[in-house]
Amino acid sequence: MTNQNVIISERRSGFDSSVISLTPAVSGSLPQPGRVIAVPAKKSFKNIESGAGDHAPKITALLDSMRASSPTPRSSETENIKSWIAHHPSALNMFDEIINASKGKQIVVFLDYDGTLSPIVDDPDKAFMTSEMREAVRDTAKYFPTAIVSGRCRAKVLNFVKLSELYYAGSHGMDIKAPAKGRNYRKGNNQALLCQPAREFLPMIDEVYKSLVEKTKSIPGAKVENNKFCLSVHFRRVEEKRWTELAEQVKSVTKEYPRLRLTQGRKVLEIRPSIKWDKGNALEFLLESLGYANSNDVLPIYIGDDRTDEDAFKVLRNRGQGFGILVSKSPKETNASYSLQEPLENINMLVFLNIAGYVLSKPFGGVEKIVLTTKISEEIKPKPDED
Ligand SMILES: O=P(O)(O)OC[C@H]1O[C@H](O[C@H]2O[C@H](CO)[C@@H](O)[C@H](O)[C@H]2O)[C@H](O)[C@@H](O)[C@@H]1O
Repeated sequence: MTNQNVIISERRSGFDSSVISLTPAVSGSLPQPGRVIAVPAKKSFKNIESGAGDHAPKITALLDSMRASSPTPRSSETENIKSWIAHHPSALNMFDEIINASKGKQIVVFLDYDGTLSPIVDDPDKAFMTSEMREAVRDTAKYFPTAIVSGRCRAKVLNFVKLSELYYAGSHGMDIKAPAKGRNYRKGNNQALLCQPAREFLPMIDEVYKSLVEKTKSIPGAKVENNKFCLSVHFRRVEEKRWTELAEQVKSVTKEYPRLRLTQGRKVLEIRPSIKWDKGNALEFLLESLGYANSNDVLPIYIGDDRTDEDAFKVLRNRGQGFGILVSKSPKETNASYSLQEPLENINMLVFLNIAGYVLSKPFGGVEKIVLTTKISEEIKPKPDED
């Protein structure tokens, strides 16, 4: 069992160090000395990414990709996990570094929804977040601008999160409601900005949604979700022997629409406009709308679990700014700097950030050091790959 404390010492205040004990959510992860990263075959992490029309992937490629999202775990993965963690240490163990990097900067927090704020469940309509998580997010937004960036449609994710003080980017960033604080927007009124770069695709997406519902209705467990500017075809509850049929049905529809592209998430096929706009663009748009375009005074922290979050991690890496944090139990190719094992750990991460936010906001200021001490279970067991 993990025991985590946050020790906050305030030199300038002359106060004694205070120790705030937090109930541990789950065990942390031990950073190991550097080794060569060994991640599962590249294919497992590949986005299908080709257009849905002429350049559409073959059914076999689509199936390979669907199967790769639930590989059989091997015991030899222990070493891989350890070396992966050495390169992507638990964000909970890197708290000092994060706080040091934030000196003189505004932290802005970006959070994915499914698999990050809520656990992955069989029924997408029941992916509720816990009240503890909601509380942690609410507190985060008190100290730092906080945005949710999700593949779901904006209204649906707002309905799950239920916090009106946050900013929301739905449909993988293609539907953003943001504040108009940036230089380019200040002259206007105080209304929120709406960014919907794929607006012209709405009728097409509706048409494809209807066709997909029709074509997949005979496959038990298949579910088509309308996320406004994109669609999700879920196969988590479809028997594997019927995946070929499902992939064929999806292809039979999407091949008629060369302006759409097919990608894959966690046991889900996603259909979206093939415009150059993703969660990375959403992150940049939100930073700009908050008044931090090309600014060095900002420290974005993006926490996500899915392939689509990699676009945002990549933006942070290219900007050389902030931290991408991947929520994953197993090694994955990633552009994130740090990792968290599951949404439960994310609660602790947000709580730690909130304590830092609280202390930094005090008029006496001057936090000398925030030390996170984490006792970690000795053994890192291989865990089944995520799907
Ligand atoms: O960007 P996100 O907020 O992570 O959204 C990505 C997709 O998440 C949802 O699907 C995933 O979560 C479901 C509930 O746990 C799970 O049943 C499904 O297998 C996962 O793929 C959502 O339903 C999709 O529409 C989003 O695109």
